[in-house]
Amino acid sequence: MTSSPRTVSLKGQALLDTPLLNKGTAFSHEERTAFGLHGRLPAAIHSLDEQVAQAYETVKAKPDTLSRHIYVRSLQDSNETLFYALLERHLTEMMPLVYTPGVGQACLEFSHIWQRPRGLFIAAEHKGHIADLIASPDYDKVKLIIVTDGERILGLGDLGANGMGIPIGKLSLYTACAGLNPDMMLPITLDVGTNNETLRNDPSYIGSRTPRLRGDAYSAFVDEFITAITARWPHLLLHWEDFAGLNAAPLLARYRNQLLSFNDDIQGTAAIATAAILAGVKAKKERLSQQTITIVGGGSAGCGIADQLFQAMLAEGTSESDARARFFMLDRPGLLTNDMPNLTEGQKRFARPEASRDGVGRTLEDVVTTEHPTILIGVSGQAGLFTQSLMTSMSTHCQRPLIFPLSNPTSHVEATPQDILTWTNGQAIVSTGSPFAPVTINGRTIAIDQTNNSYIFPGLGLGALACGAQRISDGMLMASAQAVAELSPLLQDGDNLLPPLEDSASIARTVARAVAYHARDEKLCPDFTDEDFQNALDRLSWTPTYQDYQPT
Ligand SMILES: NC(=O)c1ccc[n+]([C@@H]2O[C@H](COP(=O)([O-])OP(=O)(O)OC[C@H]3O[C@@H](n4cnc5c(N)ncnc54)[C@H](O)[C@@H]3O)[C@@H](O)[C@H]2O)c1
Ligand SMILES: O=C(O)C[C@H](O)C(=O)O
Ligand SMILES: [Mn+2]
Repeated sequence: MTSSPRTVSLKGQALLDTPLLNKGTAFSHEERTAFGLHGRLPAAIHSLDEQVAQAYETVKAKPDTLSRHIYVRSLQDSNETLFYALLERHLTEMMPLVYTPGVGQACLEFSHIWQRPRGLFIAAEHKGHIADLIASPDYDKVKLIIVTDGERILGLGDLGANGMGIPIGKLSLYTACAGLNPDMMLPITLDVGTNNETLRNDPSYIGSRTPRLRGDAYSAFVDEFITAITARWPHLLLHWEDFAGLNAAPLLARYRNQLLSFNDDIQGTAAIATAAILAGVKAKKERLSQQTITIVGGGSAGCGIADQLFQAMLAEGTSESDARARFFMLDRPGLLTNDMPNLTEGQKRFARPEASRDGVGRTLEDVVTTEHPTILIGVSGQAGLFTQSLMTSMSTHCQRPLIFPLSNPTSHVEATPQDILTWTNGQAIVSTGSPFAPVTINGRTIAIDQTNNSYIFPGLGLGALACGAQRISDGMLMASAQAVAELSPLLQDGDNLLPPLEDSASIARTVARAVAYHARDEKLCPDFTDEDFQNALDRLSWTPTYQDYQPT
């Protein structure tokens, strides 16, 4: 309990129904009297610790991930202090429920498990009125929005309005990992229809049953959304999430210089992949520019990762042409070559100069056996692409290959760590996007690192908001990657590429500092002193503890 009581105007049921104020059975006798809660609550008075212990027991007693997810989400919708206290005290166990992979299952079932509204669904039919939807004083404190249009939810494809689970889950990590106050966050789904026929034919589906808006109609809708939110909240941070490849990079390019915003699938993913790779390469006492990098899946994540690794090679002093030559990017047609039609802008930057065979490029097997990559990254969303023969080939040509099947959720991973380590006889340094159990190989037990953008975005957001950045630059993202790379246990004789998730709070602070100080160097924010920065962090921060309340 803090010393100065908080003044609260709500009373009775309205207070119990406000998740950021509700304490459930933790309201004291005096508070029950002052706020008209006697009788509305059972007699017992519990501490937060007791509530967390009870909630933890309840989670553990649930039979499966989906029911656990539903339970913890119901805590979030009834008592956010308790929800975050549970998350922070049991982060490693709770993250796979509120985030990947549990959130993937929740999105698949979102319409069926939907109970209580959270965030905003801005539908195509709201065109012309988006400003009205956000005008309410309920939204006065908003500083951070995650927006999706639900078209590429993890590797699960077009889930329409069901994709709302993702902004809700990711925002909860801004609090659980970076300590940002949840009262400033708003999850938004742009419900522009869905091309998922199964959803459109499901009577329970909560979204619009129209085909997706495309082309000019889509652009005009997003444009109205951006105009409305920048007018309402001029200092907002907008986090783009899980847009399909055809929209993700163009939207980022269109808006990144108009407002403080980043695309997590492109930029957050690139930063954590770069961090893990820089750490792995340094631990091998090699240079990034000596590596041969194969990326399978030339979409948002694949192109983002290639761009950032390319920048990191230039920073080592390598020429542009030498750096480009280190990359082999594959997509559905095989190895991407610049004679292929319909390459995206991101793919064109990494397409190889050789000729394809009538638009068909070399296979992944061919690239691995002839080019001898030292790093293999899977961001294709396709389970099973990394086969036994491919893995054996990787470890034949490289003593310690970095093999990163980063596709989410677990069911879409290119190969499991157990298989990769078995097939490479323990030689590979494996890292996945989803959480996996440790693997024992040759008598050695290896914890599997999670190269997931959740190492980056909480601290990136905290740092950008704390320094009042106007934009998120490539330099700020590189600073975040370097900051995480420097925390690598592998560089201090540990076994892992990345620090443990339990260290999320200090990782987020380290990333925030690196990002903000880089923004200051680039003059992308007002000048600040160390003390100013610390004060700004404190103003944004929140801890899940109960304050005493007094009525107005
Ligand atoms: N670990 C992380 O932090 C992280 C971050 C972002 C994305 N991801 C995962 O990466 C995957 C891709 O995400 P994205 O945003 O890049 O999606 P995307 O749709 O933009 O890109 C996926 C690309 O893979 C290609 N592809 C599909 N099948 C292929 C095949 N058989 N061979 C080669 N390429 C193939 C597609 O054509 C597409 O270009 C998803 O599963 C997502 O969950 C992980
Ligand atoms: O959501 C995640 O776990 C990471 C990433 O943003 C993804 O889309 O897979
Ligand atoms: Mn994502």
